[in-house]
Amino acid sequence: MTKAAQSAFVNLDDFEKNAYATMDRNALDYYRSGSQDMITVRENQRAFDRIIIRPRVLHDVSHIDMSTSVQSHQISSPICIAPTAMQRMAHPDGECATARASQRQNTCMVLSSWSTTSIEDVAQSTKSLALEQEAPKWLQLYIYKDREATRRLIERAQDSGFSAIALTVDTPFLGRRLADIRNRFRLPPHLTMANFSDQGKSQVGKASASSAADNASGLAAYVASQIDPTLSWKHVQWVKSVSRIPVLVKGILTAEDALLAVKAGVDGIIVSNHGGRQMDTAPATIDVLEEVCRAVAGRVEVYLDGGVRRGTDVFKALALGAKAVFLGRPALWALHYNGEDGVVEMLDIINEEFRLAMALAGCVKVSDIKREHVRMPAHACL
Ligand SMILES: Cc1cc2nc3c(=O)[nH]c(=O)nc-3n(C[C@H](O)[C@H](O)[C@H](O)COP(=O)(O)O)c2cc1C
Ligand SMILES: CC(C)CC(=O)C(=O)O
Repeated sequence: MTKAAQSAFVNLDDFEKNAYATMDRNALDYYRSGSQDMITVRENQRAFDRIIIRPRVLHDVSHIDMSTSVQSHQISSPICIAPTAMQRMAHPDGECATARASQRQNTCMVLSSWSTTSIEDVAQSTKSLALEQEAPKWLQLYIYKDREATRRLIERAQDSGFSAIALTVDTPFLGRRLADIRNRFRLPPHLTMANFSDQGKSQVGKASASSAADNASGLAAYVASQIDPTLSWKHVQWVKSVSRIPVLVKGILTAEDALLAVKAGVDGIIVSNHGGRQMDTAPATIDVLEEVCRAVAGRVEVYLDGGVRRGTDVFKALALGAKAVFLGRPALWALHYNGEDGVVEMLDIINEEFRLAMALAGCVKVSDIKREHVRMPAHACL
């Protein structure tokens, strides 16, 4: 039983506290960790706190419309779900529960290619929910050493109705996550990297005899064996050339790379530092969002993830140019708490916070949220 006796959770921290008290150590440490000293993990949230909202008053805010679109798909609010690997460690229903919750909330979910449920099963899981429209599902992709396997993933996503590919570009090697190294992280034996038949089980589950100095979490070894560190921008163009659906890049933190991404022809950019799990002391995403948006100048949609925990964080990200935000860990904590319903409850809370933030700032629709609604701190950096 992972659900706490009292279920009156009032903010996203409550889901996290519940997970800290109830989750198995191997999974909890994997989910919560950032790389090295976790400076960027902390900074992702703190940077939001330093930004001031400049509320406007005496607008009629009796009706608030939070709806928006991502890649031309209408969604009910700009709060979406980021890809996180191996969700069945959090709850037996794993990625299917997250997909169903996203469908119920009519928001976008990005499925990790390293999921513990296959692309096809996740697609199937939302079919029985009779709603007016299917909420968008995107597939997060790494470019694997095995290019044919990479191409097959794209085809499977397209065939299953996924509507975009989010290509992660910040993981040529896995960041050094100290807790996973200490724990010798292993995927529990009953789970597999479901998009790769039983290959994932054998490799991530494999006990490693090497020392902590080798970053010997089972995952780091698995990533090193699968991901191609020679990747460059020409490979982004290759993904574009084999995909019939939009291709976004996830993991951009500078204006320079944003310009290269636009030049490579991507359809969208996710400003992300991988939840502080890759380059420690990389900047908080909210601190570089404006730089990226200025460089992109409206040519493609820009999204943000990292440290979004409050409706006011969502408001700030939109004011600084994001079309939508994505939540990573909060969905895992909510999934662990109560599966599909837990994720719905978590999304309800942050959506209500966002609705209130809009109202108290004098905005009735998301396009009313403007740069003038926020004041950045003097030094928006670490
Ligand atoms: C446990 C965990 C697993 C993740 N797995 C993936 C993944 O498979 N692919 C990916 O591109 N990003 C992955 N991420 C990064 C998230 O997509 C996202 O960038 C990050 O979690 C956002 O920060 P937040 O957790 O503070 O919301 C993972 C993050 C976590 C916490
Ligand atoms: C399988 C992992 C590489 C997934 C991931 O991106 C992460 O743990 O941050």
